This record gives sequence, structure tokens and C-alpha cells, in this order.
Amino acid sequence: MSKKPVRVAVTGAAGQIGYALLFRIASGEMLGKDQPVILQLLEIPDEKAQKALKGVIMELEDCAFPLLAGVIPTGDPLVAFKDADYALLVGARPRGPGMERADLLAANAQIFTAQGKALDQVASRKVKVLVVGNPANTNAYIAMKSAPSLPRKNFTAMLRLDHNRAASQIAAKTGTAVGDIEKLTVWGNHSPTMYADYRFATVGGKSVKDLINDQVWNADTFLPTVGKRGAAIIEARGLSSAASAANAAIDHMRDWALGSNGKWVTMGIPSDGQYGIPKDVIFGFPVTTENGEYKLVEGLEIDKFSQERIDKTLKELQDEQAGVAHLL
Ligand SMILES: NC(=O)C1=CN([C@@H]2O[C@H](COP(=O)(O)OP(=O)(O)OC[C@H]3O[C@@H](n4cnc5c(N)ncnc54)[C@H](O)[C@@H]3O)[C@@H](O)[C@H]2O)C=CC1
Ligand SMILES: O=C([O-])CC(=O)C(=O)O
Repeated sequence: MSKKPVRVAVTGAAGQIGYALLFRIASGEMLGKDQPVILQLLEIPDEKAQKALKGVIMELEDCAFPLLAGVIPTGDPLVAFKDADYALLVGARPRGPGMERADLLAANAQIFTAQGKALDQVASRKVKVLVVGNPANTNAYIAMKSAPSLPRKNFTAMLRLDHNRAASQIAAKTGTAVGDIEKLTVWGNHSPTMYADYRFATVGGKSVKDLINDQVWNADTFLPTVGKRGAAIIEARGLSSAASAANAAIDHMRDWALGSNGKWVTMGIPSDGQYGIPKDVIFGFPVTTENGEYKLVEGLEIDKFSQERIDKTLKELQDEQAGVAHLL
């Protein structure tokens, strides 16, 4: 017997990430090839955005996806999040050349307060929320704080693009296949302060750190390349990453929903105090996922270099939190 459809809310559905994301969700790449979905698509209640959304829906219809059990376009968060099982909060203003993601804080904080409240009111109590819109960690924090009746653990931010970028750089450096890299993680904020950490990583069972054996490359090439990749893409494309961001969102949600089979993945999750990160800070951590739950990988040794990096990205997150405290 076929499964009951689940409700997937996507905000910013007519934007560039939305365009790279919806078709993959509807084809079953996110929740499985046997899981029907109802897409609940939020765009700003503006004529141009709603018209663009209609166009995207026409294309969804023209794909004749067997798993697409319904599409609900709306300009109202209370409609978009009604009984939502999954919510991908993509809609926000993206940055342009010369801006840092933190510059978007004020512009986007109000969106995530309103959407957190709407999720609180109408979403499934089990809703899995992924915040993609930047600054993603702090926006997830705002949404979580605005939704006090939902479990904190339901709110996550996207660090998976950073994780995937790091894996790709390591595969190129070591001449190995990206799919063979395991136990990689990215600590902290989705910003240039993030700390992509390959000290525990393996490829084909061998230590990545030993294979690379070059701390200067780590500090001076690898970390800046991964940390500034988003800016490099804006510089090259004139627009921020969209297909790779949508791909990372699919990876994040798929692993959360269907399990990572023991593999480490990186998710931005609310801290419970592990690794000295204060409670509630939405921080990139290594996790494994199983049965719809994520579990933090605990007990990893943090050396001096790593601690300095973690302190730096934590400080940035705490400064961002202080900047939005008056809104919460
Ligand atoms: N966490 C990550 O790794 C990444 C995050 N991003 C972020 O994702 C966000 C979206 O990027 P793009 O799709 O490229 O931008 P875009 O500008 O192409 O699309 C954003 C869409 O959101 C809509 N929107 C704005 N406010 C909204 C609201 N309150 N409710 C519903 N929809 C709303 C806009 O009308 C627009 O259609 C940006 O904040 C960007 O910085 C982008 C890449 C990676
Ligand atoms: O850099 C940006 O503004 C978009 C983004 O978050 C990324 O590509 O990592």
C-alpha cells in the first residue's frame, strides 16, 4: 500500500534556490522514492513574486511527478506551515558582492521571528525545520526562540554545503573519491569563521590528516577556500550559490529523515552545552542520524588550534545573537 503524503513547506519558493530544490523534492530525492509529498509553497504576498511562483508550479505540473500529491501556493505563513512535517526556510534576502552574511541580519531577522511564530501555531509538533536563509545559524536561533511550544531539537541550520565543499577540496588534494571521505565535520557558524575539521576524517580507511600532512595548507589554503567559497561563487556568477545550496538542503533533510547509516554528517543544531558551546547556540556539529533523530558525536579531542577556531566562530555567533536580542 502506498504511504500517506507528508507536507513539505518551502519558503522563498520562487527564488533561485527554490527553483533548484522543488523539483528534486517532488521527484523523491529528499524523502524517498516511495514517499508522496504535498508542497506548501510560501512567497511574499506581492504580485510579481506570486506570479513567478505560479510559473514554477506550472512547471511542477508539467513534470507529472507521480509522488507529487498536491501543491499549495500561498503568501501566508499560517497556510504554508499548516500541519507541515518538514519546513525548509529558504526565503530571505541573499547577499550581493562585498557583503558579509551578517550584514543580512537586520533585514532577515523579522522574517524568522514571524515564521517561527507561525510554525509554533500551526505546524506538526514533529516538524523538522531546516533554515537555509542567511545568516542561517542565527535565523534558526530566532525561529526556535519564536516557537516556544515546539521542541528545540526540531530547529536546524544548514552547514551541509560547507561540509560538502570541504569534502570536495579534500578529495581534490588527496586524489581520492569524494564519496569515500568519512568523519569530516564543520564546527560553528555558516560564515568564513566556520572550522572545517579533517583531523578525524578517513578516506578508504586511511587518515586524511596523515595523507595531507601539511598544517600550512590546512590553515592558509583549505580553511580560507572553504570559508570563502560562497563569496567566490558570488564573484564568479554575480549571484549566490543556488544549485549546490539546494543539493545540500536535500542531503541535510534526507539524512535527518532517512538516516546516515552510521556516517558523520554536519548539521547546525541547538547546543545542549557539549564541547563548551552554550545551550541554545545553533552550532555546526558532527552528528549521526537514525530513525528521524540526530545524535551529536561526543568525546572528540579538541586541540589548541581547533579550540581557537571554535572560540572564534562561537564569538561571532554570540555577537549575532546579541544583535537580535531586542527582537526576541
Ligand atoms: N545556508 C547556506 O548554505 C546558504 C544560504 N543561502 C541563502 O539562502 C537564501 C535564499 O537565496 P536565493 O534563493 O538565492 O535568493 P533569491 O532572492 O533568489 O530567492 C529568495 C526568495 O525568497 C522570497 N522571500 C523573501 N522574503 C520572504 C518571506 N518573508 N517569506 C517567503 N518568501 C520570501 C523572495 O521573494 C525570493 O523569491 C539567502 O538568504 C541566501 O543567502 C544561499 C546559499 C547557501
Ligand atoms: O555566500 C552566500 O551568501 C551564499 C551562501 O551562504 C553560500 O554560498 O555559502
